[in-house]
Amino acid sequence: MLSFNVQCLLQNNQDQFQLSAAGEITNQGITAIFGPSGCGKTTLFETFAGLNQQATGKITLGQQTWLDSQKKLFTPAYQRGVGYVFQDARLFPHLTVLDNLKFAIKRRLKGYQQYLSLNDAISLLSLDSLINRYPYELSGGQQQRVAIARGLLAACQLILMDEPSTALDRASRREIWSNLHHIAQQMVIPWLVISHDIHEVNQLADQVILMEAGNITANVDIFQLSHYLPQQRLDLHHMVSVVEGDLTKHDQQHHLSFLDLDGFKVCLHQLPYSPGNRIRLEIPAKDVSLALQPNHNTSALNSIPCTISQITNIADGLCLIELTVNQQRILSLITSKSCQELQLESGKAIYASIKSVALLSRAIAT
Ligand SMILES: Nc1ncnc2c1ncn2[C@@H]1O[C@H](COP(=O)(O)OP(=O)(O)OP(=O)(O)O)[C@@H](O)[C@H]1O
Repeated sequence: MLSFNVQCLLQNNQDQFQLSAAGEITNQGITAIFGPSGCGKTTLFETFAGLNQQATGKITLGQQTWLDSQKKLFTPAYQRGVGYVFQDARLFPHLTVLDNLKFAIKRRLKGYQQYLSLNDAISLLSLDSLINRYPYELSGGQQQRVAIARGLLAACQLILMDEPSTALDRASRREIWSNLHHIAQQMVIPWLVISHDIHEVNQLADQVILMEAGNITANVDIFQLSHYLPQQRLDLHHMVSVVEGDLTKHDQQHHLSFLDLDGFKVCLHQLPYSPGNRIRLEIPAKDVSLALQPNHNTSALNSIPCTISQITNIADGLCLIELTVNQQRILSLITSKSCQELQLESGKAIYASIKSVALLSRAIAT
């Protein structure tokens, strides 16, 4: 567990910035830090990594104290066992990919079990064909994959990734998110990822810290995140429900996959995973329409019987409807006019209709 209560005042000629953040990060899964540009995410990371000498307060990791400014205690960066993946790859230009990776291994702290093996890092980040190249011979996305591997190889106590997938194309992002989920199950240490991309947060994180103007405003489970988004005044495209379940079967003839989402079933365009895999699925609220009867004569393949649990007016003319089906929640974004015409109210039984193509590129194996 990483526990922190830190403050830091950064000043330049024009203005100043105050970081004041406290919280706890468990050793389980991946925690995303999400917030607008300039809210202090990188400053917080630098404070955790021991790269911010101006920070005061306290940071502990398990039994170790990394910062206690009252006792004038500060553990230097090289003794913290942190794997830090920077926004820009920062590879050593004079070393090959393999030597960049070996450099991280050479600098490891002794006496820890948590390290990822070199072979696993190479295969999970698909670096086999690149290991003898120099950084200038790599694309931006390839450099970023090497930087992620190097950060993971260095880490034994804490992983910090600052926007790890911005340089990657859509297909590589999805593959890497899925692999990072698997690595996080092996490396049971606090793991933090900064992201501006709600899609990345939804696909990758188990826990989410929301930040604004140097402060932490919420620390929530990913499945509860949508509850907090209206208060955060975020873009309507961020209104998404995140659910998890099992891939049960494929229909090869129609190129469809079927998910059992712990309470309701959904079918979507064929996924590149085998039945039995655990799948995380994002369902965009704007793609969930509501009907009083089950859908028969429409192209939407999914018609899910639900109960309305909450209706929130989130903007002029728009309502966010929270639906429950068994223990799961689905969000639907509709107009206030539709809400009135269907006479929607809490407790009412309703059918949520979701087009399979609305779920394209929205599912990954975890
Ligand atoms: N060395 C510094 N001196 C003065 N101000 C600084 C310094 N470093 C950062 N800041 C200011 O501190 C604030 C927080 O910066 P920080 O890089 O932590 O934000 P961020 O949330 O990571 O932003 P982004 O998402 O754009 O990377 C910003 O207003 C920035 O201008």
